[in-house]
Amino acid sequence: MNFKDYIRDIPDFPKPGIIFKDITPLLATPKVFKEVIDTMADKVKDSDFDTIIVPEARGFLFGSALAYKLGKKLVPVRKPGKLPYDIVEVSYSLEYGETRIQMHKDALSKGEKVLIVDDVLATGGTIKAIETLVKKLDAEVSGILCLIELSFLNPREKLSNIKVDSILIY
Ligand SMILES: O=P(O)(O)OC[C@H]1O[C@H](OP(=O)(O)OP(=O)(O)O)[C@H](O)[C@@H]1O
Ligand SMILES: Nc1ncnc2[nH]cnc12
Repeated sequence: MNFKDYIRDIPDFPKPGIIFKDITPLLATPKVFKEVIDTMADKVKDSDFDTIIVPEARGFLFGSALAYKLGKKLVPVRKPGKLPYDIVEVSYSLEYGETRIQMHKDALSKGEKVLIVDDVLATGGTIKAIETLVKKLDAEVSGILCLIELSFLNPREKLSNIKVDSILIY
């Protein structure tokens, strides 16, 4: 099964010059979505982590399925104004804009080992920002797992000290 057949390129979305990787065909094909989650689970089967941490919104789709499959704790990282309790926050830039993300201040314990899961690794800004949030709570990023890596944007340059696994590299 070629997962890339279920990812649609949308040119010039949301800005001219960006080729958007649309994962909705993959999500709409249960056999493929299941195999993607199974493949992601297999990639991290020997990794040492307690918790999966996921950015809103598309990260939730893959990270929650994976947390269910692996029986791991799940922590959401959200866009501003969504979390009800006390937060830690960081600002960062995306391939197509500037934003902030937030996490509950009691979401992680000191020394907790965390796997960051997302759909797309583009500039690496989102995952770098999550790393900053994890460090603010004295926890530790033990790895990064993404479905899609846009290697031409060189995200690994930002994440050089962390193990990165991607299922599909463009
Ligand atoms: O590596 P980066 O350059 O940081 O880009 C990757 C991030 O961009 C997308 O999220 P987006 O913020 O567009 O939000 P969404 O999931 O709500 O669509 C994607 O789901 C990743 O989280
Ligand atoms: N090119 C892209 N396609 C889909 N999601 C993205 N997130 C950041 N860049 C992206």
